Amino acid sequence: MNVIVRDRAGLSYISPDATQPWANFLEQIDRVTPHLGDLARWSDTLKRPKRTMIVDVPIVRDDGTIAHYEGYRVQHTLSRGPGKGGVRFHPDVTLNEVMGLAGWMTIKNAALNLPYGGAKGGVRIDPRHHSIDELQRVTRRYTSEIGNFIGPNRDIPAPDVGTNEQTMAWMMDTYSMNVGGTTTGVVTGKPLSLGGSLGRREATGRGVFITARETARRSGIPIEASRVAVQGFGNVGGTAAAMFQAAGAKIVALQDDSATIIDEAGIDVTKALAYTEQHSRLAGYAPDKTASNEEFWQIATDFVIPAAMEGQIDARRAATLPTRIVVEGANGPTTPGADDVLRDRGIIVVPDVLANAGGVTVSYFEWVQDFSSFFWTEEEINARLEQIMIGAFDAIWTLADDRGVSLRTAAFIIACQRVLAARQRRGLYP
Ligand SMILES: NC(=O)C1=CN([C@@H]2O[C@H](COP(=O)(O)OP(=O)(O)OC[C@H]3O[C@@H](n4cnc5c(N)ncnc54)[C@H](O)[C@@H]3O)[C@@H](O)[C@H]2O)C=CC1
Ligand SMILES: O=C(O)CCC(=O)C(=O)O
Repeated sequence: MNVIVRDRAGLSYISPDATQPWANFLEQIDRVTPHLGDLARWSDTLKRPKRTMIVDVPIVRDDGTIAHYEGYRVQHTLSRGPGKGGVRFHPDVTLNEVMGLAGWMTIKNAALNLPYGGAKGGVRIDPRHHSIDELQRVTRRYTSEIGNFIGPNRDIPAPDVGTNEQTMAWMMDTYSMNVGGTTTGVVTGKPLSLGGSLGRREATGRGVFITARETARRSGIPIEASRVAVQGFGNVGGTAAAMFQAAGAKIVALQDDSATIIDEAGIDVTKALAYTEQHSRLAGYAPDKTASNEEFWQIATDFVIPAAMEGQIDARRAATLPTRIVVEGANGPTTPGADDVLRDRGIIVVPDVLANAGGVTVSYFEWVQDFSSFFWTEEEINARLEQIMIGAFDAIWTLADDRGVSLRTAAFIIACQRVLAARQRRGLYP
């Protein structure tokens, strides 16, 4: 049941679970505030999303019945540019979750110095239980409902869990029909035939691998022959696993929402990807290697890549997680309490707002290409992605070293300073 609650910032919102992503985001803001100097007086800005929309998304189902779904779009900040962030289709999506995810987009975009605020959207629906026609109707209705608030200069959605290039094509088409002209720059992550960018599909997983490689280099842990566990085998986890394997690592554990596979000899990621492409889930792949959910967190590794949902590494799992480096492909997979435990144990956490920023970085490239109607080669895209990610990585790593703080706190310091300096410069009127 949905209940109206009031959080620590005194903000009311509707959620069946008042404890999760938004609360964790607020805690992260509290942790960074003492590091912000004079800008700290503006930090409440980050605790109050600028715009929060809840929309009803009704459709006629294939059997003629009428169904309603709850949709959300949260624009957390718009101080540094238009909102930017994905749209999630998942049965557990809540306003609380979308608020947290939008907050993390503010931090991520600023940490990478992309000219955006932060936003996120979602529809509380299980896409696996709907036909392609029903999903098209949901997507089009949702887009129309939030239509006045998005646009190439206002807020630019993109794919996230449960959405893909096709969803973005429908969003672009619906928005374009409503404004009376093709507007490719309203969403990113589109198909190539509609102004999409080469490299966007793989960009998030590629960025995860780039930050893992940079961390490994500085920590003296070779990726070649390292042991890796990947949770989530979709867009992000699938690409990251393939890149680790191509670099000579051994993927010893894979988990999605249907199964956990553990193989000490190494899982063949190419075969597992081909299997999930056909069956849309891991269940049934290598039945003799399946394990329980909890065993995934108990296998000894060098790298753990959470690339599924929030809150997967809590303080309890952190206390025993047998690894050396956690690279957050997912948004918000590690709770603040778990961060402390991992730090005490000397385990490096490469935070989501850096590790998974490859996706929004190539989304930025897509948006720029759409504006100029001039498209870059894949080599150009990947070279620019490397350059931006390594630049952000270096700045965050150096600050963490200088101040003796975690990589997450360092990323938040850099990002919050940029956002709040922009907020201060713009001023408040009157
Ligand atoms: N797609 C993108 O470009 C970006 C995605 N992310 C984040 O990466 C994460 C994954 O996103 P995508 O790969 O795009 O989604 P996806 O929908 O392609 O894949 C999600 C995967 O997670 C698995 N999963 C879901 N719940 C699970 C659970 N409780 N335990 C284990 N596995 C579970 C699913 O079975 C699936 O394999 C999310 O946190 C998302 O916000 C972050 C930046 C960009
Ligand atoms: O590509 C984008 O605009 C946003 C991707 C996203 O939702 C994320 O980074 O979490």
